[in-house]
Amino acid sequence: MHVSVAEAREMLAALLPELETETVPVAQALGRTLAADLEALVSHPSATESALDGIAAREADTLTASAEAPVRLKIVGESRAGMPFGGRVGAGECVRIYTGAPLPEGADAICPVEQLADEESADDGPEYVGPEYVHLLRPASPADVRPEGGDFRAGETVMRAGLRLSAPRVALAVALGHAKLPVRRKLRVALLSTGDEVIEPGLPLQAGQVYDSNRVGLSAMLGESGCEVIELGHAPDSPASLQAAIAGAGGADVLLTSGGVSMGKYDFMRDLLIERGRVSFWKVRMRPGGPAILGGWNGLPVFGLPGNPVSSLVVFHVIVRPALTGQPVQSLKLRAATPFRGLKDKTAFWRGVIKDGEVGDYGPQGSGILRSLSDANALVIVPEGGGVQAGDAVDVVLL
Ligand SMILES: Nc1nc2c(c(=O)[nH]1)N[C@H]1C(S)=C(S)[C@@H](COP(=O)(O)OP(=O)(O)OC[C@H]3O[C@@H](n4cnc5c(N)ncnc54)[C@H](O)[C@@H]3O)O[C@H]1N2
Ligand code: MOO
Repeated sequence: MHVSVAEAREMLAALLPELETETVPVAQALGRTLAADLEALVSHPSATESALDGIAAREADTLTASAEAPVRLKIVGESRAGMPFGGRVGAGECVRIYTGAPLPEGADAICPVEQLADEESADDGPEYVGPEYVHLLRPASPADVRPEGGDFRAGETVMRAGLRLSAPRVALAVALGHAKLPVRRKLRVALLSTGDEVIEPGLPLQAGQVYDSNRVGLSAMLGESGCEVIELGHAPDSPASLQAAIAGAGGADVLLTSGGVSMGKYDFMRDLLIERGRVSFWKVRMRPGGPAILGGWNGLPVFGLPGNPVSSLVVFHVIVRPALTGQPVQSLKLRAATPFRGLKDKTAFWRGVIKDGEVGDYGPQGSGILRSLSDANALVIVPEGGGVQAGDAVDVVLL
């Protein structure tokens, strides 16, 4: 029954339903999963335009321009973003242009204001509109022209179904011309913490009690993962109170619990699933978080996280979130600044701090030391039977 981390992830994902599609305003799509491919409805840029503030000219007229021998061009007009120049740029002519403004006909290159010297003009009366001629200190460059459709063209499929909508992707969807997006509905996750010693934040704490940090931490992580949280609160350690609390999970796609899954006499979440429910696995070959359990209760998939604060959040990070969102855990290789201990038959996820491009073990690794998880910015993965020396390359998950 002891599964690997990858197996645990797959088994949880396999119990989740296929989520229906709904349409939401694009501003509400952050964190959702795109349910259909998205085509560009428009091109971006929508016209060939300037990337700089300067003048638009014909490159051929300006090839000899230098600070010593500037090229003189006649200014025949102006092109502003949203207010294009209506005419044509002829030989020896140019148009003042601004970033994002359409390139006038005839012009094919840009020279930025930093490389221009305005010609002195005798006329500085009230009708004065600026000099008539400009001197280019270097050639105008076609590289500073942004071609129409250079980012994407109308009709092109730009985003694929299944993509998770990050902030840049939501912005891209708007640029593509979409005001509403087809997305998967949110997964409904019921959340319950258990334990006689666990109390609500703000209440006076008696010796032996602990504030319910897991529920708040897990709820926050579920929210960040794009889930709808059904808060079941907290249940004391008794089979009856657990069953009563779980009865409130109607409509949920999955129930997540904290605590009561290890070896103790009062670990009733474990008993409930093993003795009266269904068990897919109990225990994962990992630390922290080994006692995690997956099963079902009256048709509802139940994932029991261990109560230890670090264990519950680490298991969420490496098993629950990837399974719920379908997004794989992203890891990268870094050099270890310190040794990291290996375990004979478990994958270890040690808290690490990345500093100066290296990752080190700088704090206590006990599963009850929540502070070290808050101080860490990475989890260092040490495979079963492995071990890491300072200087080795290690796989790291960013927190
Ligand atoms: N004899 C053994 N004992 C334990 C084993 C083992 O293999 N043999 N496994 C240990 C491991 S590993 C873990 S992890 C814990 C998991 O235990 P439970 O899931 O049964 O959790 P509890 O016993 O209910 O609580 C453990 C710990 O966490 C605190 N806690 C619980 N809920 C919360 C909460 N909502 N917020 C903050 N802190 C919470 C609780 O007070 C305990 O200190 O078991 C080991 N034991
Ligand atoms: O495996 Mo437990 O999660 O260390 O305390």
